[in-house]
Amino acid sequence: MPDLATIMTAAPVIPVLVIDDVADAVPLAETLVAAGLPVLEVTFRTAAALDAIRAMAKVPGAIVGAGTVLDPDLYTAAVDAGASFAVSPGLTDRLARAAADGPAPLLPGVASASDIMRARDHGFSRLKFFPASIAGGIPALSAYASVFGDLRFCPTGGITADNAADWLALPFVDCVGGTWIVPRGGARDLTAIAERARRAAAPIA
Ligand SMILES: O=C(O)C(=O)C[C@H](O)[C@H](O)COP(=O)(O)O
Repeated sequence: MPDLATIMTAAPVIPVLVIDDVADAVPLAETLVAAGLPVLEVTFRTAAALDAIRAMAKVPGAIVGAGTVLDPDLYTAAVDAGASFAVSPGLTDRLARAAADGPAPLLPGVASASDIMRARDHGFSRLKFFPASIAGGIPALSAYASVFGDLRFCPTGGITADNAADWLALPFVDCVGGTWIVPRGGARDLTAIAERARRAAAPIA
């Protein structure tokens, strides 16, 4: 299983996916991989999520993770379905222990200095900054990075095609996550998805 360093540097953007119909999963994954975004986060916000992870994990080139992993049960379900990594909006001691014992790396969410210190205590050095735009935006993350110089971040929440490059220009940011590549309800518009994905995958202008 790839480690978080590999996952977070495989592409500049991790599309955050909310999949309502499992039939959309494979065409979506194939489209995103072909457009240059191989790392995909399928959120546990719909009933289709587990089956979608199972199906997408078999798409050649795709590195499929589970998002909205709130507790050890969801972590285990994600791993059993074939997820290569897990993403959580925050961190609990139970979830940290489950990930430490499990095969798939966890990218936990942090929004404050204390969150970051707790995650560091648990041994995490790669963190999701969430919700990035309202937890203080670039000024807040820059302040945290000046104190926690050993950490790497994936800002998520409020990232868009218009501001992704600003975040990606930060030296402590490996990648960003967001739903803008595949807006909910738009999973079948593969032409538009491919276009947004290609732009997101391109090096910073
Ligand atoms: O489901 C999770 O685990 C989350 O943490 C939430 C997502 O990362 C954000 O919802 C992405 O937000 P937008 O790109 O602003 O739509």
